[in-house]
Amino acid sequence: MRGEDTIENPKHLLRNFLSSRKWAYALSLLSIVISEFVMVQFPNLLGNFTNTLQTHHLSRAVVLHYSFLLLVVGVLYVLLYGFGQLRNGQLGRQFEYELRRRLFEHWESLSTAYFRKRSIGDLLNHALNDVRTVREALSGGLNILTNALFLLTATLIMTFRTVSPKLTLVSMIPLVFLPLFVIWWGPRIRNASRRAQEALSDMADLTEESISAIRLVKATANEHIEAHRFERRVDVIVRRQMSVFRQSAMFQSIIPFLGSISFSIALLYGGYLTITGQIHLGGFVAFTLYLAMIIQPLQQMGFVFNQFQRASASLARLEVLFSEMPDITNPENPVEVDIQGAVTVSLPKFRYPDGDRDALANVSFTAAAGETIGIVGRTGAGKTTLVNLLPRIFDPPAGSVFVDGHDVRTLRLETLREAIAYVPQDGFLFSTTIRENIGFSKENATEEEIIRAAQSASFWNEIEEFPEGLDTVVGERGVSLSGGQKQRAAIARAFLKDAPILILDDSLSAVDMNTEKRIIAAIRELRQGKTTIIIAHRLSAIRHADQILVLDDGTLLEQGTHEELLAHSGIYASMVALQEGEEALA
Ligand SMILES: Nc1ncnc2c1ncn2[C@@H]1O[C@H](COP(=O)(O)OP(=O)(O)OP(=O)(O)O)[C@@H](O)[C@H]1O
Repeated sequence: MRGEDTIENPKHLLRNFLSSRKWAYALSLLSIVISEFVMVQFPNLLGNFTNTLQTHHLSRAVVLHYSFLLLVVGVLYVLLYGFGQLRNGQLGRQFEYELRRRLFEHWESLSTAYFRKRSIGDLLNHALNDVRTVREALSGGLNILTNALFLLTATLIMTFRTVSPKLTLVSMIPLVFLPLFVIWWGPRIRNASRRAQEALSDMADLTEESISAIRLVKATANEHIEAHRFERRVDVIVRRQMSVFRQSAMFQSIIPFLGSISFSIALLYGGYLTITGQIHLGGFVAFTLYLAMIIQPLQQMGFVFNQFQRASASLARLEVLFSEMPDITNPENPVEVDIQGAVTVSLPKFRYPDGDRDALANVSFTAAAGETIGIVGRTGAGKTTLVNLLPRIFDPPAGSVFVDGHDVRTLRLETLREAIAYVPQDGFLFSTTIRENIGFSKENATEEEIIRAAQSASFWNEIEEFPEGLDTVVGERGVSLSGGQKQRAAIARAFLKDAPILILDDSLSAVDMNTEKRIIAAIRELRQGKTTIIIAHRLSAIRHADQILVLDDGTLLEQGTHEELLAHSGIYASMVALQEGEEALA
């Protein structure tokens, strides 16, 4: 499983990425450095030009010479800096893609219980905003930092060597305080940024929920309530983002402020040195140009430090996500079996990880391979819970659920799940074509197989009438299909898988009686020799089962065939009487 891979930590991932691309980075950073090296010749050239002007040796040839040199400086700068920036940008995008891919793989490895704890909006915000913040720091941030650091160092060296060491050192005194500001301010920006991202997650959550529930919201004319809830969350975001902007703006302005003090000192002291003849006028001109050149990198450095602080907050948030380990994993030494489909449950009790009471207690039954089991019971009786334990969607206690005599916890997860076709209660559809939705359960399924599955699910006639047929796009989560059509698409998907065990969790609730009859007939024919578990509220769907389990409040109250249970005159018999009465009335 991917969770065992130590690389699944965004900081490791970042380190590994940087080290695997070290030459690519070296090349792009080097081209930025060379571009700046070329650029710092600019003030020096102008300084020399001024000195030549002052000594009255200016000729046409000299003017042409300097103009040409300046042009070369400009062109080289653009080419080299452009290349470095482009490469860094590309590398940053590669990292962004890699980080998102890992995040997605990591989520896929986690169990259902995890997704009950985290909301979709929050997860999306991590995948979009946090990952983007890290990428921005990695590409743009790194460009600017390299640029600024080099420009600063090169300028200092140039002024130190070509103008005056004394003047350079004195002018730099205010910049010594820079690291102190970074240390003091950094955590504040990180904190504010984390809180702003949390508020964004919150809003993404509400947006996702409101859009998913748009039919309900509109049908109940509750738009104003939703709008009000949205406004309140946006207010929180704005407040928190304002705090980030405040902190960032103050932080960013401190650095140029220190630069301005340096500038004033330089002008004052440099002017004095020029007047007293200790440096040339050309040197002084070059020095002021150099200082003008470092004001921008200083401003940029403020921006980059800021960006790094935010990226660090986002990395920390991502780290929390990645640190979540899958709680349902493969056993160390899985039993290798070719699953036939016999199911045995001997469950003293089962409680959900976050549940405060047992969802199931004392449930035991055995189904030979090829049998059909019907499960009935009131809503909340534990029917879904029971069937969820088979494919280990939730983990049953050790020694309580067996397939072909093997504890499901000892089987390889992929082997177990490949042997089970499961139509969950909501029969989830992806926002793609009907063909892909049905074909999802079998890689490289042929058109004939898909059509046959749709026919068995009594869905083919309707698909044929759609203008696009199998290529009809079903909209997000199948919005453009009716409830019954969605259910039948999900059933067709399960038929196509043709697994040794089929579980239908109340999957016929939205189809009419006649369609139900046809689907049940298809199940009886297709599933001969294969185990089928049907949860149903309408008892006609399970009447034919080899064994019917009646659950109530998490316990198994009755068990037997339809005839046996009728003869027993218990809950099942009264449920049958009730439903038959309702049907007669209808
Ligand atoms: N993931 C979960 N975490 C905690 N409790 C849960 C979870 N899923 C279900 N429950 C609880 O377990 C009990 C049984 O729920 P279950 O969904 O199995 O009932 P059901 O018989 O399938 O009901 P229905 O016919 O309405 O689908 C309920 O009390 C429910 O609140």
